Amino acid sequence: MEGMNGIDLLKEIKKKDGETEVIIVTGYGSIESAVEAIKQGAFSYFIKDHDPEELILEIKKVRDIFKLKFENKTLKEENKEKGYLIETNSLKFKEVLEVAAKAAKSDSSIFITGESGVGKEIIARYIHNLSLREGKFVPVNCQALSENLLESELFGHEKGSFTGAIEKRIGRFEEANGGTLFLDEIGEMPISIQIKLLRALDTKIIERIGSNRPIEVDLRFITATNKDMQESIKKGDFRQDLYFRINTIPIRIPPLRERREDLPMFIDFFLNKYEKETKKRILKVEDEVMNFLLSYDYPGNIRELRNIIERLIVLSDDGVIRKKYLPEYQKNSRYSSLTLKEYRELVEKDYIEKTLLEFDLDKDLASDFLGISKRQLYNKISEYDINLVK
Ligand SMILES: Nc1ncnc2c1ncn2[C@@H]1O[C@H](COP(=O)(O)OP(=O)(O)OP(=O)(O)O)[C@@H](O)[C@H]1O
Repeated sequence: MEGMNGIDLLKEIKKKDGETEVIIVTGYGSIESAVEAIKQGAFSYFIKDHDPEELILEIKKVRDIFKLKFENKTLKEENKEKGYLIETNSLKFKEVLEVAAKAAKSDSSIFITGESGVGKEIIARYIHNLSLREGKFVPVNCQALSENLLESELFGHEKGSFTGAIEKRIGRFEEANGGTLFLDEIGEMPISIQIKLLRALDTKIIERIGSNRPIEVDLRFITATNKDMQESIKKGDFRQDLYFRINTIPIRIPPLRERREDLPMFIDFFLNKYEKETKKRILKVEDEVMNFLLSYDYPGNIRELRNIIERLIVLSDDGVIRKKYLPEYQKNSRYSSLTLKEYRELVEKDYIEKTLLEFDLDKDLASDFLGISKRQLYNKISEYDINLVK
């Protein structure tokens, strides 16, 4: 080459576009120059008199990596469009994403733990999307249904199998065939269903209620809980054998207060989301509000952050997010150390303020809405020292 050597050219290319991969092809190889090329960011190094097949293999590798990178990027963008943010600056959460990505490629059962609102279902969906399983992602909340309903929800039933079974019903196991079944709040599952679930996990066969016909299912199981399972097992509320079966790959999602690095990104994300949804334009967030958002402990995790921002945007009317719209009990981030009475008062004060704001400080409408007399409302306003101005 004239004017520039290969290494310099490599540096120039990398400077212009860091994503371009470079394979150095050279007539004479020395270990030092190979090491230097790799140090400067070359993908690999090929010596001209080696078998050209090697070079083709290297090019294929680059192609595969690009494909993967592209898939990952589109997946992240798709998630964003759907309203999820799967990016992170936190080492702890990076680890979660790495384990999730590796686990996605297997069919092993995954057990997600973490406080309420940390995004357990969102990670479960992320794993399903990465798994490229062709079937659906089917979520079931084991707490929301009574024992009988949950059983028929999961396994389905034949017409007439019990009073109320007017029609045949396909259960969630069958619906998720070929895909992922996500059982949320698994710690709340009644023992009788735990036994059936264990059998289904072991045999990959289910039967609808009221039928003996075995139905084969091909499923990936993801389960989640915010309960202490060791405690439930000790108390006899959860079967240990089932616990071992579902816990092949455990993933613990850290609470938001353990990944504060991500707060600015999430705040930005939800501000954008609710600006779009409410068609409001936010021009300014008061410093005190931003300081609060960045320092609060979020016992309700991402769900709580989302709700706070939604509320702030709904209540703001001139493009400014003001401190007065922050709820009292959230201003006090140590509210978990309050007595029940103190907590009740804070929540009551907050609710009265919110209602007054929603009715433009009209006390007739607000007291009607709250179901108290206007006089009682005035008493509360003075008791709680509520000073709202239009
Ligand atoms: N990564 C995220 N991006 C955007 N929103 C999120 C994210 N994680 C959580 N949320 C918000 O928080 C809410 C709660 O998330 P999710 O239902 O996944 O939590 P969970 O851990 O399963 O909670 P629970 O234990 O109460 O069921 C979601 O509906 C969503 O609005």
